[in-house]
Amino acid sequence: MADFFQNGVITTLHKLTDYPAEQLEEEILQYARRRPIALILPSLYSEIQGQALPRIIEELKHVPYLSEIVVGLDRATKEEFEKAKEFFAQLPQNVKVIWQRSPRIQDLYDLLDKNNLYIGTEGKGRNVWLCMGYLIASNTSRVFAIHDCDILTYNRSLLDRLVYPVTNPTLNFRFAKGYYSRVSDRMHGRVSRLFITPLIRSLKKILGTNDYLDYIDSFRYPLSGEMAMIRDVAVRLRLPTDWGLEIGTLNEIYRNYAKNQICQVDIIDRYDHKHQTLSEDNPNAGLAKMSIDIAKSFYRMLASMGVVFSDQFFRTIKATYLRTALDFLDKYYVDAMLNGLKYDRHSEEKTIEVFLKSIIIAGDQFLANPMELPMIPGWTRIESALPDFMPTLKQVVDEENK
Ligand SMILES: O=C(O)[C@H](O)COP(=O)(O)O
Repeated sequence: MADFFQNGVITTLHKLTDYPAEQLEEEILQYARRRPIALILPSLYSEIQGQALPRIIEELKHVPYLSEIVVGLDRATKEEFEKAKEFFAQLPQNVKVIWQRSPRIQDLYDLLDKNNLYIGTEGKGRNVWLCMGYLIASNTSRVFAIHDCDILTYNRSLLDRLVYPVTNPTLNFRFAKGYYSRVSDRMHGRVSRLFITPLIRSLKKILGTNDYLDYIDSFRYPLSGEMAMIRDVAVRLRLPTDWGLEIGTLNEIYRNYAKNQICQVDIIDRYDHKHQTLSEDNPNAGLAKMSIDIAKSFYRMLASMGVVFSDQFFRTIKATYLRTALDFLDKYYVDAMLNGLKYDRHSEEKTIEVFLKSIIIAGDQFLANPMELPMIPGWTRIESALPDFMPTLKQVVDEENK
């Protein structure tokens, strides 16, 4: 069981008891009359045939308060899209599947491109963004929740806990981020544990007191793909297209909202999902690429706040990170021993070595192209540039789901 300690500058909502899902759902059902709730599921066709998604669907069938579910279907052929619609039709809620590779959706992307509105390439960022656009255009739901489709340990109380803080109208929260323990017979979450926290602590050592670093450091699992927000937050959000999606979203929330409007919620006792390879020899794949994109999103954010970066600065970060990460490794080791978990020091150190390289690669890429802006414009800008875009998107999705 969790403790009730409040760390950091945002509100932490812990999982202190096994409060029955039905009771929380009854409450949410009342609030959802005023704030209807939508769920966005960014999904790959391959996940439909996997282990996790069929179980997620079984659980979602029993969620009583969702007014709509929007599935963003990536990397699917026409035939797979048809099968996906059949698969999701078992849900009792109002479901729409957005076929990202649909020629009509591609035409919409081309239109944005012709108007110099950068929307990036295929991937989770663009997928989530388009699903939000559809929901904004539909104008039914007031709360948007998002969770991944590869959660092997899913149960519906994850969603209940995630939406509660932003659905209860007596609370002031605009954005809730999920967190959880990532432990099986060993500790997982290599990027969060061995990269993000040591890097943030290193930047704090070098830069001193910094409000943004305190904010990011407050999140107990900054890489979680589970979040819920009020519709207006989604309308203003500029989403990154790369692996920095989760951190980029936190950056946007930092820019736009007060700390007392932001919370993190313990959503599930144990979370497991598919694991990516480290990709130690290829910085363009796996956790190596993920860590580079995340480091760049930190650098960009700090640069926007006036921090000046140079080669020397990145070398300093590298040295400080290495020491800090190795200190963390010792802490994790003792924690693992005390709890009877497996702990492979060699592979942990190897992982840190890859992340060490990422700090410099990200620095080089940042210095070579500091203006690189892998951010998709917010929906307010799309609406102002192309007033017909959202109604057309809605029409295309509705027609393709008839
Ligand atoms: O959350 C993370 O840190 C990354 O997704 C890697 O997770 P894993 O180490 O559990 O694969």
